[in-house]
Formats: sequence, structure tokens, C-alpha cells
Amino acid sequence: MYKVLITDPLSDQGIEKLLQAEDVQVVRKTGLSPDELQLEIETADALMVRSQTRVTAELIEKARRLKVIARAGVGVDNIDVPAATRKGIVVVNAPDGNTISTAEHTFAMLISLSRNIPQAYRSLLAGEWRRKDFVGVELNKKTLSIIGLGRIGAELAKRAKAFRMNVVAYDPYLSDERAEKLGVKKASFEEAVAAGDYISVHTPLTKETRHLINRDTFALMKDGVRILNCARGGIIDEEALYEAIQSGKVAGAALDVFEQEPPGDHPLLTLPQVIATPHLGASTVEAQENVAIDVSEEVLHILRGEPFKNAVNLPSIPAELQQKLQPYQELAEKLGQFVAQITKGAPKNITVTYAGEVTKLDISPLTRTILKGALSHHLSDVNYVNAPHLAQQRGVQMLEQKASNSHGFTQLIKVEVETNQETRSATGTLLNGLGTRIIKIDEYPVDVTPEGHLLFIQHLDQPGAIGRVGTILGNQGVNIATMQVGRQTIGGQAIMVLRIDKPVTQEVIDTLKQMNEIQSVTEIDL
Ligand SMILES: NC(=O)C1=CN([C@@H]2O[C@H](COP(=O)(O)OP(=O)(O)OC[C@H]3O[C@@H](n4cnc5c(N)ncnc54)[C@H](O)[C@@H]3O)[C@@H](O)[C@H]2O)C=CC1
Ligand SMILES: O=C(O)CCC(=O)C(=O)O
Repeated sequence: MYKVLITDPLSDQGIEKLLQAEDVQVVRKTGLSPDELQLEIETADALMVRSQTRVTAELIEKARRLKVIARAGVGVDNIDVPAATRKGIVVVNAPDGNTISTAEHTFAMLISLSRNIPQAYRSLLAGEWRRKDFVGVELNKKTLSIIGLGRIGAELAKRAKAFRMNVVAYDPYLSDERAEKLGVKKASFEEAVAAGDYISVHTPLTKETRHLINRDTFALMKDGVRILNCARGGIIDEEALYEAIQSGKVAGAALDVFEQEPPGDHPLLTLPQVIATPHLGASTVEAQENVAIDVSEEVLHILRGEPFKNAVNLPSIPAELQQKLQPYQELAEKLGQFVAQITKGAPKNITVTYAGEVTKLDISPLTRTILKGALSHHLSDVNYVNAPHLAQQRGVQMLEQKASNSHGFTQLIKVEVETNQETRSATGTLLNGLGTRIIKIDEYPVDVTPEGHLLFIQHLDQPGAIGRVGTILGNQGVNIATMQVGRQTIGGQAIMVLRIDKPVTQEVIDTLKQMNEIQSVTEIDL
């Protein structure tokens, strides 16, 4: 039974699938103190949050079974993603479910800001009738500069265009084609900032975007500009915004998000030019249902070992590619495990060479699988998430290359591991209808099915050596399923790979090692 801990309010309809799942126990506890949270996380297999719960490195450290942290929403800035990655925990989000709601909310803020709707309403409730004080401005023909033209930025652009606004956008990843398709003018950051009657930020909060809008940026803006932030507190320097409003440079600001949430007695909230909402961008029935459905499905997939799509700390693999790579994944993992087990010492360099049909695919997920397989011999708790991190931490270099010659095979994958003691390799292929095969170990041609218990023996090619190995194993009741031998020259260096039906004892290995012809015996589990 998997324990799924939910610590922020999520839509009941959205988590229906989790509640129905027979292998899941849903524990919903909001408003937990840090101590209570640490206690609950210890036994959780999955944690589902919105933006309130702060998933810190300290909290992640307490988790003993946690496989996934799911953010029902877009921004993962409340989650210590590197700490999760180090621990091999997948972080998933729901990037699409609240796009429309947030774009609509931003547009609502844009209109409210232009027509002073919140201020006028407050005044009316106070018994006043101040029509002259709340004269607004039209959106028609005004320029809206969007900083960050991703999902929400693009939806906002469409709405602004419908209101006959000119839209200018800055986004480092914005292509000319996309800008043209959306009917927006692509600009540099400085151009966009200088052009806008309205400036709306829609980037994630990162090291690069923290205080992206600051004192220097305000200086570049038009006088009387209006500013919107429905993305993340911290993208705009709040002190600089306060000063710019006080000085008259900025005519008004609409804020859904703050550097500290809740903002408490924030100076910005004392200014009549500022309108604000308490982080409501995604707070619609539809968005909350969408994001909860999306992350519930992802959590179930991850807990059940099924493919999933929206991992923040894993490269995303399109479903079509995933399907094409699937047959190679087992081969990749087994090759990584095999070669790591026959190589003495800790890996320094791992070189993967692909040849044949597999080279037509994006092979990086296979390389990650090989790395996971190779590292799992030396380290515990290695998975797809933390394998590159663990490799980097231990100074293991990974090199991926493609070769043009597949030596008559439809496809080949060669994994070479270099340690401080030696360099070994294994080459594998997929045989049509017959599954995975190792066809070469170092320079020895073989035909080994990489599964179960194997004995890898290095020896001198001498008459009777193979028979004596068979006799020793037979005497110990160890049945040999298949046996492969390979040699470089007659009487020279040779290898044996035996598939045996059960693991052997150390005593058997020691007896084999006492044979004159035998140089090493390694037991391999795949
Ligand atoms: N107020 C609310 O309730 C909600 C807020 N959000 C926030 O809105 C923001 C945007 O969300 P989405 O559009 O879904 O994300 P997205 O990932 O689709 O778009 C973000 C865009 O920002 C661009 N970008 C990154 N760094 C940039 C930089 N330095 N300058 C300019 N552009 C840059 C990226 O290229 C990308 O196109 C996120 O911060 C998210 O957390 C999202 C949903 C609800
Ligand atoms: O959960 C929420 O309501 C906040 C949504 C949000 O900010 C996001 O998805 O990034």
C-alpha cells in the first residue's frame, strides 16, 4: 500500500483516481507544523502540494520511502528540487492545467488596473461617489510588453490582441516563427521594457529572473507605465517598485504574488495605485481540478513503475520516443550492470558507443539507463533521477558517441568502463524475436543472454579446463544452463561465461580459482 500525503488543499474531484486506487492510502493533512510534516513524510511514498507547503532539503532528508513530490501547479520554487534529485526523488508538476485560468486572471487584473475597479468599488462601499477620481485608460492601441512568452504569456497575448493591443514580447527562447504565429513583436529585454504601456512578467522565478525588474529597469520604462506580476513574487524588486510608484514613474501595479506570502503589512499594499489578489491566478474550479487530475495520474504512474511525462528533474521523453526506446532499455540497463560487475575498481570513465538503427533515435535516455545500471553495482539507491548527479559527485565522466559501422548487426551498443585498474567493455544487440544478447566482451565474441546468475571466468585456453569447471560446478549441485567461451589465440587468453541456475557459494568460487588455468572468477547477477 502506497501512502500519498497531501499537505495543501487539492480539488476532491481532481484526486478521485487516487481515492479509488486500491493500492493507495491517501492522507490529507493541511496546515501541519514543520515537526508534524517531518513525522508524516518519513513514511510517505508520495507528497502532493500546491504552493503553501515548503518542501525543504531538511524535510526531504527525513523521507525514507518517498519516490515522488508532485506540485499541483506550475512553479516548483517551493520545492528544493536539487535536494530531491540528490535523493533520487522525482519531482513532477502540472504545467498545463492552470494556464488559461492564470492568463484570464492576469487579463482581469489588466482591466481592473486600467479602470480602477477595486479602488472605485472600495470607495463606493464607503458611501462615496467619486467619479472624477477614477477616470481610467483604454487598452485599445496600447502596448503590452510580455516578459516570458511561455504558456501563460502566450495566452495573455491572444487575449490582449483581441482587445486591439499591440503586443511586444521578450523571451530568450522565442523564435521568429512563434512570434509571428502569435502576432507579437519580438524584442530584446530593453526594447520590450521601453515599449510597454503595460509590462507583465510571466517567467519562472530563477537566479536569472530574481529582481529582473529592478531600479535600473524602471529607469528604462515609459513614464506612467503599469506593471503586472501574476507569476512569482521576487521577479520584481518590490522596494524598487514602491519607489517607482511614489515617484510617479509607475502609474499603477497589479500584483497576485509577493516575495513573502502572505505579504502581511506590506508597504505596497498601502498605495492606492496598487491592486492585489492573494495568489489567485490558478484558483478556479477548472484549474484546480485539472492540475489535481494531472498530478494524481502522474503519482499513480510513478508509484506503479509506469511511464510518466512531467518530471521537472528528468528530461522529458515524448511518448512516441519512449515507445521506440523501450526495447533498448533492458539491453542498456543489463549492459551497464554487466560491465560494471566484470570490471575491477570504481568507474572513472564510461563510454557508450551506439551503431546501427538505434542511432536514428534520441539516445540520451539510454545513456542515462546505462549509467544507472553501471552505478547500481557500486552504490545503493541509484535511479534515473539521481544517476547523473551521483556520477558527477564521484567524478565519473560519461561519454556518448555514435559509430557508423554496426558490423553486420541491425544495432549495437557498446559500453566501456575505465577504472583506475583496468578498462573493460561489453557490446550488446537486440536479436529479432530473440531478445537481448551480449555479443562481445572486450574483444571476445560471445552470445550471452544477459539475465539471471552468470559466472564470468578469465583463464588460459588449455585442454580440459572447460571440463574441470563443469565438474566442479556439477559436484556442488550447480546446473549450467548455457556456456560461452571465447579466446584470442589457441592456448592464449580466454573467457568463459556460464549461465547457472542458482547462485554459487564462495567455496565454489574459491575452488574454481584454485585451478591453474583460471585467473579470475566473477559472479554476476542481472
Ligand atoms: N499566479 C498563479 O497562481 C500562477 C503563477 N504561475 C507562474 O507563472 C509563470 C509562468 O508559467 P508558464 O507560462 O506556465 O511557464 P512556461 O514555462 O510555459 O513559461 C515561462 C517562460 O519564461 C521564459 N523565460 C525564462 N527565463 C526568462 C528570462 N530571463 N526572461 C524572459 N523570459 C524568460 C521561458 O523561456 C518560458 O517561455 C511561472 O512562474 C509560474 O509559476 C503559474 C500558474 C499560476
Ligand atoms: O496552487 C496555486 O494556486 C498556485 C499556482 C501557481 O502559482 C503555479 O502553478 O505556479
